[in-house]
Amino acid sequence: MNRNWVDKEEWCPADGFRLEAEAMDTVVNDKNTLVVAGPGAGKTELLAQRACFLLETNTCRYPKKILAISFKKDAADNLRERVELRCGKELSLRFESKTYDAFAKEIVDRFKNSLDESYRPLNNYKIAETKDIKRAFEIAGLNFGENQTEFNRVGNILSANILPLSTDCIAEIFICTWNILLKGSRNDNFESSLTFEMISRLAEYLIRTNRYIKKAIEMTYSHVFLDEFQDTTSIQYDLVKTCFFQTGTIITAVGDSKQRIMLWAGARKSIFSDFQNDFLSQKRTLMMNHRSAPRLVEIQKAMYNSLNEDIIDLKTNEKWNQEDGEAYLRLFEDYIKEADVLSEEIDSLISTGIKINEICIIVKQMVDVYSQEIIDKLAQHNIKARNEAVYQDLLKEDVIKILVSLFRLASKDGMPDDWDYIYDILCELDGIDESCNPQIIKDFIRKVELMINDTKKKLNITYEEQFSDLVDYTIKYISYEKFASKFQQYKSRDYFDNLVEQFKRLVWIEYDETKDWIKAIDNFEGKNSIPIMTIHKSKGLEYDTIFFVGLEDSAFWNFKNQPDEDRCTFFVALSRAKRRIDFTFSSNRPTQFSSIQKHDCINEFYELFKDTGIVKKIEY
Ligand SMILES: Nc1ncnc2c1ncn2[C@@H]1O[C@H](COP(=O)(O)OP(=O)(O)OP(=O)(O)O)[C@@H](O)[C@H]1O
Repeated sequence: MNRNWVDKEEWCPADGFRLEAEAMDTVVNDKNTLVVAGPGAGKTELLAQRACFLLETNTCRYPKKILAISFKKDAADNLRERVELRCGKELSLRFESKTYDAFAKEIVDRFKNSLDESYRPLNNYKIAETKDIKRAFEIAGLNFGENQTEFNRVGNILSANILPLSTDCIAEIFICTWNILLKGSRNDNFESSLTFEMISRLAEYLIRTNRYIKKAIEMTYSHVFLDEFQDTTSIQYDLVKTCFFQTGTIITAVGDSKQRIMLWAGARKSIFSDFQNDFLSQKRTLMMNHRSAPRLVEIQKAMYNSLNEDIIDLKTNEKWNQEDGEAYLRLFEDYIKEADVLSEEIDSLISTGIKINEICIIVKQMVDVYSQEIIDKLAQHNIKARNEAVYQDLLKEDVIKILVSLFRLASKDGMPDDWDYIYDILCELDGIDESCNPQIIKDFIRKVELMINDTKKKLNITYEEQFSDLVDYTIKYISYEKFASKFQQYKSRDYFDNLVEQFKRLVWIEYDETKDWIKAIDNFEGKNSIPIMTIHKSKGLEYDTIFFVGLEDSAFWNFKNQPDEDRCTFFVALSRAKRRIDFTFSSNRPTQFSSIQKHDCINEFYELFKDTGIVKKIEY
């Protein structure tokens, strides 16, 4: 590659970002590093800047690549987009950002023929759903009936061991179930179905037993990033360790033990020390909180003790004044009054210029129970709020992003970002690149323009069925097969069709209401509504103002059994706010447990508020 690489000594962070000393050292050094830092410290930004450094200075030597592994697709996409923004499209082609699941699946799909026959998945295996796992156990001779708790307990054992399985370490029934899932059972009309945990175990086994594949991975990736490292499970860590232990690949892991909220899903408690010992990594601690205003950071700091963390002298970003940051605890007799007050507060925030999607309503769980009344009251103020559960994952899907951009282009002229995106992605799907004959590229652009113009003409419609046909037309134009060959997850036609159906239904609802395609698409994307979500879904996100609804015992119903995890969960919610956070309590709220609410079990949060002297208590 002919390129002028930047001198290492001359490199400075992209886009004018200033990094604290420990962050800068992590960006430029070439040692295995564990970065431990609190919320808003800029862990994700640090990874993006490190990618720029490695690529721009050719420290990640061409043609080697950087592999970034995240838990969720949106986190992986965000990081990829940030790197592209910081160091441009060309260099970021050597930055691969994917989820653990995708990484493991790609290894298995590519190299499965090297597995011995007994562990070789069938070519057409599908991703197992809960019902498939239950059914496989049933065929093996274990029926759970309605006992979900027992199924969860037993199900967790299925992939707890590395392969090959033997009766010395695991009961026969699990080996039998593995085999049924792996190979299917023709007699029982059961298709081969693998869980991602099984796929990860297979990938690990493959690499452990085939040094050529291990070498190929090492040769491909000179650097690896591990995001949200505190939530890594043992299965994921085993895979990472087998791939990169005692290789030349350098790992940068970033995480925060105070945000460890996935223990229930198998996060490995000892992950930080295991990594430090196994990879002889150095540890770096960051002292900044770039996100939150100083007074909110004071409240976060007050929690360090109960989170078993040493109190550190956190610094805030210089954009804030020391007196910035507001926090309220609002106590209500009932949830109707709560909804009245919150809708008025939100209305007044918007009237002061805060953007609607800079406000977020967070609940511990069961979004509808805690927020329906507020949604109704907000509607009376002409403010939309919606449960993001349906939308959050849907909007991150590639097929949905493509449809959104196509329909926006068809609805309005001059949308350069959408055009760039559609052009790039359709080129990729069609195998067109700059090496193609210019006439082919010209014809291709013309074809895309015609399709968009055609869609534009057909947008004058009255019935849902017509819209459905139009969406089908665009999918047909691109062709399902191209989607399926580019995006692993769309190999399942049912999965793909289901996404498209959701797009049709949800966009049509918005169009039916607004009779304006641009508004309909914007609404579908959530640009004009307040997002409502659980704490778990809010991880990694940030908003100007957070309304945490229902700081009550029944929301934290398992606090007695898992106080540490629930404290971390509470801390995640607390640390999403940039400038303001409001907590509410309502003595009366019909939940699945009771309508009388208390805060005896979680009273330590109330004590914490009192001790800081920052949280203003208001009784209604
Ligand atoms: N060096 C910096 N200077 C100014 N702003 C920064 C810097 N690093 C990050 N930020 C900003 O601070 C906010 C938090 O950054 P980021 O999301 O990277 O933090 P994080 O440590 O990953 O947070 P969390 O663990 O809470 O999800 C973002 O708005 C980001 O743009």
